Amino acid sequence: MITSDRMAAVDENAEAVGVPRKQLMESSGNAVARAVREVADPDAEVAVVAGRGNNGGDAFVAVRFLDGYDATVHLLGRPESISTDIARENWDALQEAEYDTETVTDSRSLDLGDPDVVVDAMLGTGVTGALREPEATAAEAVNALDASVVAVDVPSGVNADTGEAAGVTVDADRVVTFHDEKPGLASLDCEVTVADIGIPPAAERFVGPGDLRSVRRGVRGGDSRVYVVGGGPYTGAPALAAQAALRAGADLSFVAAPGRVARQIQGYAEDLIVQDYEGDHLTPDQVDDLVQTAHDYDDVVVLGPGLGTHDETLAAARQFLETFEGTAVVDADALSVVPGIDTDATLVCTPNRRELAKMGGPDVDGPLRDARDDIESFAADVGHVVVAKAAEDVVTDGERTRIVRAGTPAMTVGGTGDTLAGTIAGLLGTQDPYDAACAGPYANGRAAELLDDERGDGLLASDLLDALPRALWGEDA
Ligand SMILES: NC(=O)C1=CN([C@@H]2O[C@H](COP(=O)(O)OP(=O)(O)OC[C@H]3O[C@@H](n4cnc5c(N)ncnc54)[C@H](O)[C@@H]3O)[C@@H](O)[C@H]2O)C(O)CC1
Ligand SMILES: [K+]
Repeated sequence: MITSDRMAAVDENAEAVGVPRKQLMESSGNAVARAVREVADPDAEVAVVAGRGNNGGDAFVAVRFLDGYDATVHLLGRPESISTDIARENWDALQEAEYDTETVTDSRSLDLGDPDVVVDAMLGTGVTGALREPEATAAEAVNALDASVVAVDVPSGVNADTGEAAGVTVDADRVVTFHDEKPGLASLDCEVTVADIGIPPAAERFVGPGDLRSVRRGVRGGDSRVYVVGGGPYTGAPALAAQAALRAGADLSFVAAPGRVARQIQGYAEDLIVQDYEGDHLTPDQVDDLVQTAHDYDDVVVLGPGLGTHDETLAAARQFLETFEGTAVVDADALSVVPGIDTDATLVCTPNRRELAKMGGPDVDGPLRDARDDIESFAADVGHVVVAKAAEDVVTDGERTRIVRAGTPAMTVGGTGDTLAGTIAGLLGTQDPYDAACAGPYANGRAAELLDDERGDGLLASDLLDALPRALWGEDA
């Protein structure tokens, strides 16, 4: 099963691995034509009722694969209002090659004749709300005919995710849907076939630009806060994580750090709010206050950067995770306390190979992707999202697993793990944990790629901060 959002992401990722959408549309159209051939012999009269989006585009392609049939395309709306380039190119091809087409700008002028087959290509996954005109009248006209109705992707008017409809819908006998089943089709009383349209498995296996779609659309509430609990022996790490969170969309980024280093951390960046506590490292005495603050403000926590490995600090990290009930990214030294803890928190853990092994996960020598099943089982065991970091990252929630291959060799420089933890935390303001865990390393890696020409092997983690917004929201994301 695949939702419309996921389908759109996979479609964009397919383009990134070399299979452009127009090619997918060619396959979709071909599959629709095949379904028509199964319900009617050549010579049959076929009425194609097409909308102005890619659903219509699929049907324009189908017509080219229906040699011998008496097919007429009824375009609902003006050709100028066809909303995508690929649908328009396929419409233009029908004109150039002199197929039978007509445009319907007023529903009263719709005349479908008495066809044997109707191809319903008015609306697919792009539908919002009840069918408007001329689509609503056209749906009623189709339903009144005594014809076999083949719907493209989904019967027009039906929400492919929910099966719900806000008004009239096309009564289809058959649906040809693409790539995978859609949740909303299961409850319909019609035959559903799933057509392979040539989307490479890599479009799903690797995180790609399509996985940033929901980040770009993420509705920001204006009050997303990240709370970095870090610092002590190190000061740069919490500052990098907290700044990356801002670059990834957080509204406010706080650092809770020992008094001895708090001013220094503040000195790195005026954008951060630094709260100090007594001492030179985190101890269990501080934990209740820190958890209270995180709960009061519904903060996304980053636990770990620069904390060090003092016994008291690790005890404090454990206590933090056992009392905290929100969402946290756990990185660096704090990772070692995760296995075996009893926590109500939702965690995204970001170990490198060494930390993964130390956590009791697989000890991997070669590419992490070769161990993806083991890493997935490990995530299922600990019950948290795991981002295992290497040249290629493995991201898993214990059920789903994706690979991130964005990035450059220069990213082995210190601090990129801190920017990653902060990036994920920033994204958690609008994204689910698994989605943020996939998008974070992809964006961090893309940021490095965007800087590769200027920085090469001289890349710094702090350089990534600058490029992160471009990697997340820019045109070359
Ligand atoms: N990988 C894929 O997902 C592929 C999908 N293909 C096909 O593309 C459609 C989805 O295309 P899209 O352009 O996004 O949307 P639609 O064609 O469904 O509709 C957009 C169109 O409709 C207008 N509109 C929206 N709501 C209404 C309404 N209630 N009444 C009237 N008009 C409405 C909107 O303004 C737009 O103009 C998918 O279903 C597949 O068929 C592929 O070609 C292959 C890959
Ligand atoms: K349709």
